[in-house]
Amino acid sequence: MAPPAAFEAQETLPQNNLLNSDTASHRSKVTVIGSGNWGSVAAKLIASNTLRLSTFHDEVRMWVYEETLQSGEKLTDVINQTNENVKYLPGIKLGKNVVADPDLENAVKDANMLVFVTPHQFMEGICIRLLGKIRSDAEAISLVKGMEVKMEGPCMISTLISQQLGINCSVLMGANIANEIAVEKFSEATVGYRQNREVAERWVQLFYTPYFIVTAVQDVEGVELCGTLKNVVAIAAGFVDGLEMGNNTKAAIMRLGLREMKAFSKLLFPSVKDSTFFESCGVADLITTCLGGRNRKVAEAYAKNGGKRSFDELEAEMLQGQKLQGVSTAREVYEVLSHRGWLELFPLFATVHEISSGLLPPSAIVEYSEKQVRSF
Ligand SMILES: NC(=O)C1=CN([C@@H]2O[C@H](COP(=O)(O)OP(=O)(O)OC[C@H]3O[C@@H](n4cnc5c(N)ncnc54)[C@H](O)[C@@H]3O)[C@@H](O)[C@H]2O)C=CC1
Ligand SMILES: O=C(CO)COP(=O)(O)O
Repeated sequence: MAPPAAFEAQETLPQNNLLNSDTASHRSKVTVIGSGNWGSVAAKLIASNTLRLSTFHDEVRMWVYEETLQSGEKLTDVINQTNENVKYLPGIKLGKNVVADPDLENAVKDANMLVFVTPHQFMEGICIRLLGKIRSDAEAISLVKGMEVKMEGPCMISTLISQQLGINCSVLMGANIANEIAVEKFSEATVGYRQNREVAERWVQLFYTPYFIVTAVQDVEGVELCGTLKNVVAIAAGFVDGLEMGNNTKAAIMRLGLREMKAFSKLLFPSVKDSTFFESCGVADLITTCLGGRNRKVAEAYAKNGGKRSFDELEAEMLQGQKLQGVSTAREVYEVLSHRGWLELFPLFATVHEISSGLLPPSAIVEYSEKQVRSF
């Protein structure tokens, strides 16, 4: 299916062969580090392109955090036998050129294009394990929505990857509910790159399909903070749903949330561009996650239960191994706000953490919304 012309973003890049290499030895080798719901869909998108484009090796390695299924079989073996990630993306063929590999070191050893896509809480451990194991000419891209908070302050995942592994790292974020892209429903995404436009073009080429339109912007921090912070707003949207406050209230939460996302991003990184918030990674991802994401869904259940069942318990029961990012991100953001004396500047972010950690009841989101909406 060709993309509707109206959806073609200004900066959409052509799909010609940009690497100018036709010898197998110069073809880029791609490894996907992560195999959850989005990780598996990312592998499927990439695998369709590596087969089609001569600048890439056909094979896509996918590192799998190994686990034993209820049947007693290893997840990796089942993926390689059936070409399906039966636990995290059942019913979808990944492409015969996707090879699942439970050995992290082996999975990355030949790759010069590393795609990181695991829940953010595992990234630091993964980077430590990768130290000295990757190619020196490797380029990375992070699809991970989240951040780490260190003694020195917040550290975005792309920075963690760059600093720990000594490689350049771009990001890809967007309104990308994985299950919809898995069945090839149309969506858009944004690549954030640092300096080198050619590098961005190579990533766009790797991900772009007629149903997955990728645009590149030179704003790594802006793109990554959008993807990270919208998960906190989605938790608030879930509370609103659980308390049956209606669509107008949810829209008000989304508007106030977007304003805090922008203010927080610009305080941390003055270089962040206003225009980034209007890309897929910004307002579009905020909307889709507040309507249809996992953070929203579990937060709705939390509020319905009056905060009596913990997020951990609900996550395990409702997501069966998939992970929420919004609750831990709210905690990480709260740490930054407390440390910098910014709590009063970001009442929505602060309230989300106070509710999700049990300090306030879910109904506190009602008081928060009313107070905020009246004060503007
Ligand atoms: N699922 C979605 O619709 C989207 C997800 N994302 C982001 O992509 C990132 C990855 O999410 P998903 O692929 O959806 O994962 P997921 O939440 O579906 O799955 C969890 C993954 O974590 C792995 N895991 C469990 N324990 C681990 C450990 N100790 N070390 C390493 N891995 C471990 C599991 O094997 C599984 O692959 C997150 O930051 C998420 O916010 C971004 C866009 C869309
Ligand atoms: O990031 C996402 C959509 O772009 C997915 O959000 P959830 O993790 O809330 O499902």
